[in-house]
Amino acid sequence: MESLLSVLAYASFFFLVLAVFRRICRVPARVIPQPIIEISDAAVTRRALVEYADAFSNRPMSMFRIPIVKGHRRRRSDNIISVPYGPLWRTLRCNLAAETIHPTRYASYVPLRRAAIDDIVASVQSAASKGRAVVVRDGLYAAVFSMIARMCFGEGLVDEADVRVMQCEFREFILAAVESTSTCESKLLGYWRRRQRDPIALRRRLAELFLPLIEEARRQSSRFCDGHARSYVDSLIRLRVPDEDDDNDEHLRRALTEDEMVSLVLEFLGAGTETVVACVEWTLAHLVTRPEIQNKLRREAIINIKYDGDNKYPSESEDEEREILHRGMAPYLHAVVLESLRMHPPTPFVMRDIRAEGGVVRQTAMPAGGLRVHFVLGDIGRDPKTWTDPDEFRPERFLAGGEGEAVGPLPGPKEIKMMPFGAGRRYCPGMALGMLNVKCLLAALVREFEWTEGNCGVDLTELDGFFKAMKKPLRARVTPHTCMQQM
Ligand code: HEM
Repeated sequence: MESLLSVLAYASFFFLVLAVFRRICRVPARVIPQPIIEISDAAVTRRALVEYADAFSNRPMSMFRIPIVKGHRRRRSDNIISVPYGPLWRTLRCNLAAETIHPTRYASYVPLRRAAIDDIVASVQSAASKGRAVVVRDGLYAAVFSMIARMCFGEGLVDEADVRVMQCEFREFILAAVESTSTCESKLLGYWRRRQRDPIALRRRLAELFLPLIEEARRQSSRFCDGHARSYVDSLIRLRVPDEDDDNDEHLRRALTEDEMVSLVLEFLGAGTETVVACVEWTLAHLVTRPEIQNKLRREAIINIKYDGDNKYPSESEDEEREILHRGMAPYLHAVVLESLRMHPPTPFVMRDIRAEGGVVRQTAMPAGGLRVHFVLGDIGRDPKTWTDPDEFRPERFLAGGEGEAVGPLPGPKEIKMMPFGAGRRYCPGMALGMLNVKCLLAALVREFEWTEGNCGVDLTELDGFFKAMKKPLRARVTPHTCMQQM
């Protein structure tokens, strides 16, 4: 009898702890597994994301919804990617688009981009001068991360040492997040890896790095009354967002929580760095094996893109950057980047979470726990119904007279032929900035160096994860170009 009582006591204690844990972490009492369907057909994708936009405007919940910054446990920690479609999403997205990545801000980022280009060129030069094969990814990552971190926090707020520490922790965090969602390995290996790199612990460490910087930005922001946010974090500090779903009452607007700030900063660093690095690396991987494309690109980079007096990088004028961004000034560069994005979209799929009111979307019954849909971007870009020889790297298809002449980075209203930046209401707001960064880095790298395979070999296998990077980092032989050689 006594042992029965003690078992009952233990059981009640266990359920009490579980209930408290669920309440604190807001874990739903019963998690219904969500079926996932994958869609690779462009016409079906367009119907879903454009015609049925109301049902296809939410993503699955963030894996980091549980707030972890002390003192704010009961608040959510959504960012733009994870927040449900509605007033809060609209406010966060408008803030990013208008305050930080709007083309009118590009001129102020020119010195940052220039510094990033200097860094990557110096790092490639140093490896090449030792006669070694160059592994471009690490230097590229460091240069792009540094640029994006300064856009995020403001130039004066973070120094070189801060950026380096942040970058190391951030990379660990991304690897941990990828490992924790990987489905390709055994359960035991997955468990062991998760023990090695715990994404929640790493996220907490990143929060500890970010929050003092955000606090410092808050202190400094009171001294600047010119009405312009100087960095993304400045804009987040000033932002007032609708509480929950009520957008109508201005008085109900609130400041962002620390958790939300951390989530938004992580999103900005990840979206701005991982995608650009992956795209530049994939493009170089093709250029290494296709000298004729590389030479054509180099010629255009030298002749068409105006450079500074020291004959180095694209001139500082905002107008010229805009021209590089669009087709006019550098059509071949534009075609090369589109071809790379068609074949290797850095984000493998676009995700949507379908939870229909009443369980029905356009007469189709949905499962009780909702449905997760993955639109596979790589398959859509390589659809043989749309593209001839889809597995061949052929930038010419995007030039005048080619089958992709009218195709841009975003799908047109009538059909989808590729969608590396997504489609529908949740398409990527950073498209223009991402394209600009990729183009400026590529133009500088082919202008400064000649890239060959040597005996390194190029392996085009893709890595499974949030971002579709090359599984084996690109190694290439690199020879500096002098201006005399180039002309
Ligand atoms: C080559 C560069 C980039 C690529 C290929 C890319 C790709 C994508 C894709 C595929 C999506 C999902 C779209 C959808 O669900 O329909 C997305 C969303 C997003 N991207 Fe990008 N991206 C890039 C650069 C950037 C940059 C530079 C930023 C900002 C600094 C950014 C911020 C975002 C945000 C905030 C979202 C979520 C939008 C929403 O839910 O409303 N991206 N991106």
